[in-house]
Amino acid sequence: MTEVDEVGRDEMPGDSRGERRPSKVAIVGAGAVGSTLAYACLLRGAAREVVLHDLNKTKVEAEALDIAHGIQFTPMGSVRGSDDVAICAGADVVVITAGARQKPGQSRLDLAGATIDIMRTLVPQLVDVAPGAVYIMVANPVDVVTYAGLKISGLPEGQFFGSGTVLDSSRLRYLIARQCGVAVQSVHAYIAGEHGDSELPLWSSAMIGAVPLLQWGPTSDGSLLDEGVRASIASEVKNSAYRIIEGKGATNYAVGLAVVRIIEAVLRDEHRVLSVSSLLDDYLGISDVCMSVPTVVGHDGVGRRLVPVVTETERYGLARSAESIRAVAKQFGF
Ligand SMILES: NC(=O)C1=CN([C@@H]2O[C@H](COP(=O)(O)OP(=O)(O)OC[C@H]3O[C@@H](n4cnc5c(N)ncnc54)[C@H](O)[C@@H]3O)[C@@H](O)[C@H]2O)C=CC1
Ligand SMILES: CC(=O)C(=O)O
Repeated sequence: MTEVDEVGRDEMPGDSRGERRPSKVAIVGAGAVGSTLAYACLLRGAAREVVLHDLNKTKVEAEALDIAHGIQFTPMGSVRGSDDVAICAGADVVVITAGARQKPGQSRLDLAGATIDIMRTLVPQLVDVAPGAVYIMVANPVDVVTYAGLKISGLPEGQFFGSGTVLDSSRLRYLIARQCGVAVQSVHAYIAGEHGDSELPLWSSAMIGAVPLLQWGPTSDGSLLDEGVRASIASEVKNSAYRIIEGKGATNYAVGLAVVRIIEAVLRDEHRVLSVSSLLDDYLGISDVCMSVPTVVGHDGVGRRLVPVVTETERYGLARSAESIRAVAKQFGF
């Protein structure tokens, strides 16, 4: 095994309960997303040890070394990179970003065949070395690949889930916050369904502070959050990735931050409600598909799925989204 190894400070702060937490995070795929995620983990002090694995030895070693050179300035941690999957051994969390990336104009669903092919060999290797880890799929199309990866892994459903629409919900909150002139942290709103073209905002349950979003009065520019404004926000969220990929070839910063937030929820056993993608079982009548709904995330992975108030249109939108994910999974034998 060839490794680049740089160990930082030994000590790390405990979590909110003052405990030392187990914290080895393995990131598979050291491309734009994986490397940014490793950097974000170190910056936030999310984990004591971050390892990167990629088939591209030169690239993974260079990324790990570049991040390691900044460890003096991060809260804690160590980072190593290797082309040998054994570097992931004993990880508490494994994040999979290895996969085809969209070319301008391609949809996420267009990547299914290539990414599922990678998972057929990669997932068993990872489960071999890190059977107790919580697995977070990021590679696209994330819902289809999470479903395939879960089946390939043979792991309990709670232990294997996808980053889903945590990123999209963050984009939605950013746009609502900007429109309404409030802090993004005061917006509670979720994008549910596919992380992709059939996703939908759950407007009926969205809140700003203690006020239901649908009862919010005039926004900062004097307009109301009427159907037209909401539709344009939803469309901007849905098209964000296309726009960014057109401009710079990949999205990496916001997804890095979104996924590190999910990792923290697991490592700190936060029971945080996040719109991750997991296997649903009679959720508003939807079963046997991985897609995003507000979900409690903690040390064991995914727990309870929350069922908000939904309109008939939202319920129909969720069912339609589930169908489009399922159709692609079936096409590739899952
Ligand atoms: N779920 C989400 O919210 C988001 C998902 N993505 C997805 O994340 C994935 C990665 O995107 P980028 O980092 O931009 O792509 P990239 O092409 O920059 O990186 C992918 C890396 O995976 C590596 N890789 C491929 N097969 C591997 C294997 N079997 N084992 C180990 N490493 C392997 C490649 O060598 C490459 O370095 C794509 O599928 C992309 O669509 C990207 C942004 C957001
Ligand atoms: C690429 C992608 O899935 C995103 O940025 O949403």
